[in-house]
Amino acid sequence: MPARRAALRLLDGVLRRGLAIEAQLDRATQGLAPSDRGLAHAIAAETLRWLPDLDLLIDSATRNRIADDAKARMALRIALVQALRLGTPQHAAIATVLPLVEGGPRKLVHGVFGALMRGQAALPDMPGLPDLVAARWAHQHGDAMVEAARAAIAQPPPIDLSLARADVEAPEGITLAERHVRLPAGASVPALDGFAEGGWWVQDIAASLPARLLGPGAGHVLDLCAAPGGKTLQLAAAGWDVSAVDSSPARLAMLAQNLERTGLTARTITADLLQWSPDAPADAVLLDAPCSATGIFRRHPDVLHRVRPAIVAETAATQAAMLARAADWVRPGGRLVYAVCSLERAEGEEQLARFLAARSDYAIVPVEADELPDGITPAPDGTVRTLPGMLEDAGGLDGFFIARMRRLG
Ligand SMILES: C[S@@+](CC[C@H](N)C(=O)[O-])C[C@H]1O[C@@H](n2cnc3c(N)ncnc32)[C@H](O)[C@@H]1O
Repeated sequence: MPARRAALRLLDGVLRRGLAIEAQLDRATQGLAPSDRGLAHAIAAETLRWLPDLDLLIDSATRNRIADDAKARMALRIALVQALRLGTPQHAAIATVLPLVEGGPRKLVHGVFGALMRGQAALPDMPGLPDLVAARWAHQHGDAMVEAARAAIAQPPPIDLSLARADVEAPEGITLAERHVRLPAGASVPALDGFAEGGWWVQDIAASLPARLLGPGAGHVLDLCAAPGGKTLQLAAAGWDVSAVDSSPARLAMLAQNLERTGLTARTITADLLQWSPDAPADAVLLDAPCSATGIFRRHPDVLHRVRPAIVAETAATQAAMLARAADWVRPGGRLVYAVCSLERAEGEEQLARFLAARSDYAIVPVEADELPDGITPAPDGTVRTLPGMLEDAGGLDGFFIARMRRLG
């Protein structure tokens, strides 16, 4: 029961207040045992993955449509997702949500759930995307990408590991790039071979590309928006002298823990990039800018429901301001990599076009096909756009946009 109440709070936060699940998790699950906390998270995330289809089922069983934000609809969504996706027995699925609603709506929830179960209600093989998201992504990337995104939501994503060196002790899996291992979904990470030794860390293969594109260490790199540090670890392992900057002390604490576990070293700086400047230009800068995060919808399905065009415009404006500052921190001849885990062109291709139009001292250093894992090809202009549908047979990857540039001079 407490887990279902927490799941309801999480869903309410996403759908009514536009909050990310991660941002509310501590508060919404306060006082819960870790297992209940995990269950609340799993129920909320799976509900968000299947929300349009759950709502279609609910609407098919009611004469008068239940309002989108009614508790009765929320309770039904939670009961249905448990019964149809999470393997909860029907009686437990309904018994645990009924206390969430009172009076007449409780009867309604009971009746609708019972009718759907008696009618052998089922979800489709692949979830539908919210209409606005499907239209936006089809417009930007085509219908095939939307279908691939639907397929990607239906499967739990695999776990990718980045290895500090080719010869570290790592669990067995498939290798799609140098110093990479892919494991099936669901592995318990701290229990895996070599976790304590710190020779590897979890990082989606798409997220590993920006640091790979800077190559082996060649001086001082500013890793901007660095926490929790996946790219910092890669850069340090590749031999760069790394200064990792982030405004979040809590996330930098995670970065410090990651450095400690892996035995890698980097300077950490807590600072707001819109205020801070380095003492001297660096040989390279990696800006992994804050973004809408729509590229990581498989693990964070809340983005499907809370990221609206206004949010994309807001994050794009922040990225433009950061990019303009970061560009002044690269020495002439040095490299700048810009990356976002977003599927929105406003944060990727269009951001880059605006930057290049304003900065005649920068040019793209085209990424070559042999710098990328098989199955990912650079765009014609030499940037990288990873999309649902790529590496599909191997379990897919996150959506990223990456541009590598050189400061002329
Ligand atoms: C995409 S995440 C970075 C992921 C990280 N590069 C990695 O590989 O693990 C974006 C980061 O930007 C940081 N951030 C957001 N606004 C910032 C600002 N104004 N100045 C510095 N860091 C900021 C956030 O705290 C967050 O850690």
